[in-house]
Amino acid sequence: MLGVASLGDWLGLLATSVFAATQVESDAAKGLAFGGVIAVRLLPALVLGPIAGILADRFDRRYTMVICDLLRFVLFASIPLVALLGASGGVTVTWAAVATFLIEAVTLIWIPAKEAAVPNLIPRARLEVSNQLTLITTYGITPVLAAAVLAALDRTVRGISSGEPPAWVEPAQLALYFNSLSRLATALVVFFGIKEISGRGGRPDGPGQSVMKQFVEGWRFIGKTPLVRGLVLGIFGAFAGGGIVIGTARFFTNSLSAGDAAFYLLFGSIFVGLAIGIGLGPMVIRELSRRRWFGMSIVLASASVLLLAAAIHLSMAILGAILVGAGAGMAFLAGTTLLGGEIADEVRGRVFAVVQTGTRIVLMLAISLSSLLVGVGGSRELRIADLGISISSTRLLLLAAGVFGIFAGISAFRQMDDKPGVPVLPDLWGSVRGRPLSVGESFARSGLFVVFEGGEGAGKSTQVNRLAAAVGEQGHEVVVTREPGATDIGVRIRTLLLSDGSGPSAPSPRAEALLYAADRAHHVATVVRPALARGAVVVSDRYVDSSLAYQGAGRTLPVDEVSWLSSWATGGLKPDLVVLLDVDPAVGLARAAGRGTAADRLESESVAFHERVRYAFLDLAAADPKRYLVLDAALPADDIARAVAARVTELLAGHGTDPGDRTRADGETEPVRPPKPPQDDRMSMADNAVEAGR
Ligand SMILES: Nc1ncnc2c1ncn2[C@@H]1O[C@H](COP(=O)(O)OP(=O)(O)OP(=O)(O)O)[C@@H](O)[C@H]1O
Ligand SMILES: Cc1cn([C@H]2C[C@H](O)[C@@H](COP(=O)(O)O)O2)c(=O)[nH]c1=O
Repeated sequence: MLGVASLGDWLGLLATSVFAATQVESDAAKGLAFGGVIAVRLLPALVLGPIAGILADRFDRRYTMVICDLLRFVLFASIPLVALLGASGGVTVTWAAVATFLIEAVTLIWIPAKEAAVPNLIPRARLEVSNQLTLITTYGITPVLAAAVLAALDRTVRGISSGEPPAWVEPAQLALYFNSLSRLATALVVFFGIKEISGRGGRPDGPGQSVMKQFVEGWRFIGKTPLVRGLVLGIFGAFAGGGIVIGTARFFTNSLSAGDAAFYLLFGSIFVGLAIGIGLGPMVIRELSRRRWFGMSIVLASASVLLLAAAIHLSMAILGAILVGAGAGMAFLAGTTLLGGEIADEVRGRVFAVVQTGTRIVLMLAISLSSLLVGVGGSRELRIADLGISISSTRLLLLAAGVFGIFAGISAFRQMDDKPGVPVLPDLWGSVRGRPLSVGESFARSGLFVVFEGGEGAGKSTQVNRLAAAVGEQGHEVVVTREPGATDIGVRIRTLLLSDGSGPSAPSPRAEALLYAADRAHHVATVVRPALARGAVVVSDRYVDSSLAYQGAGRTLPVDEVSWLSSWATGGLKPDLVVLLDVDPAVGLARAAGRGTAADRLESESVAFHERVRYAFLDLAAADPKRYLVLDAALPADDIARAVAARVTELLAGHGTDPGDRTRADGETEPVRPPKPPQDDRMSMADNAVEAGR
């Protein structure tokens, strides 16, 4: 229904402007009448914007919408009726302007009421799809359809009446009647069919509060809430950039030595981009945080304005215009969805009102000022040799708009980011592939986390115990642990993983990866994190790298997926030091066999499997040399122990881990010193993904 009404509105805007222009004779008067109607349509935003939001938050939104639509029904119908009743051209144009002003004023009240009501009617998960449909219908399909319908009406009517049609069947008048009736229909549907719009639970800011207080509170809310501030800033920035592109488009096509057709092509390209952004954007970015998407889209749109500014050929300019549209469309979709989904019902109307008023004003100012500026400065341009590039004021203005937009996008991103610390591009890439990165769990960590990694029989258990003894002698609490099997649940998982023989009883590679991840999740949550939070030195026999090497390289599962799984399991906890004992598989397996116990399921894998595991460990270490200590496992155990102890002692000193602060292993507490500032251990999934990839 709203789609039909939107078609009616576009028809109305075009028809009113055309209608006003046809009522006067001279070209200048026609231009003035046409432009005047559009200007009048935008002006009320200045006056009524602030009040509209308060009405939307103060009164029953259904009644507000119905009354507004009934008023619009009457006003639209009145425009052609005045002419039919025999009023002069001047009176008719004046009434068209007055009625348009009133229609716009009423629309300004209707929109925040409707926008604020929609999120209450649609489940949050469906809000984006609903906004997608609304935006595509309102800005994509209906303006084009409106122009086409108007043209078709004109042809048909002139065809039927073979010449000048009677006044009452003038296409512009028919379109106005259609617009009028579409508003009546909307009023009836909202009144009788969508009673839920009234059903808001509680209105704390309702009539009990003064209008002025509501007004002030609305602005205070916008100013003080980073999400809303970021959204408003970003949307205004995007509209300013868009306005400058529109305002300079004609001069810009001149600077490309392209004609009027190129101007329309560029204009159309922006709309094609809008449709692509709104229609396909969510499909491409999938699980990306909508807050991040919003900021990134503004940056994309603005960077594309820079591309436009630098365009030396029409094809480049068209690409730039499509990208500007795509970025703006995605920002608009993300912005409206965030506004609808994340802002409380009682202030939503005011926020929507500020956005709609602000965007109109920003757009109007940007279009008029930019066209004025390029008009004044257009004559000054610098041509660069034979390249066909002219550095005109148009390009400089586009450049400024692009740079300004990028700043607005980055600033909006910073204010709204819900994944601080998670690197942007890997997050975007991960989301596109369906695996967004998540924010690491934060906890106060004052201990040290040391992990031993390596192939079978490398001597890890031997060295874990040697290190534990050395660190314990220095008076630190040491927690010796391992994967898999450090907890009760872990012991059961270990049995499932290692004891069950081959064939159908053995876990499949993915099940194996999940079982190791499950063991790790429980281990980290119940053993490692609490120990680190206490300030203990945690020494673990194997951790995440074993999964990357064995399940990733060994079983040839995608390493980044295994990495993502482990990062999810650990909440992003990374070791401070990984000691890699590098061993030739033949040597290591022989040592393990020398222990006299039967080979477990993984030890029984082929030498080629263990070779892949070995080189995966070495690759991981090479990618992050600062965090790894790689030692030749063929060295005597004492030499290895000395090298490890030296590195850990160094780390403990640099880490500020002082035995005096620790709770002792026997449970007695040493005298308490002022606590150290907690170390923020937040880490994104990306860190591990990067680790894995290196
Ligand atoms: N540096 C070394 N040189 C020679 N032998 C060693 C060395 N370190 C350990 N060993 C011996 O190798 C065997 C395997 O050692 P250990 O159990 O410590 O290895 P691991 O890496 O923990 O093995 P797994 O991966 O199977 O758990 C043991 O018999 C141990 O005494
Ligand atoms: C943590 C982890 C381990 N594995 C493998 C590596 C070994 O073959 C066994 C563990 O035995 P160990 O005697 O305790 O070293 O499990 C793995 O494949 N993936 C992992 O994440």
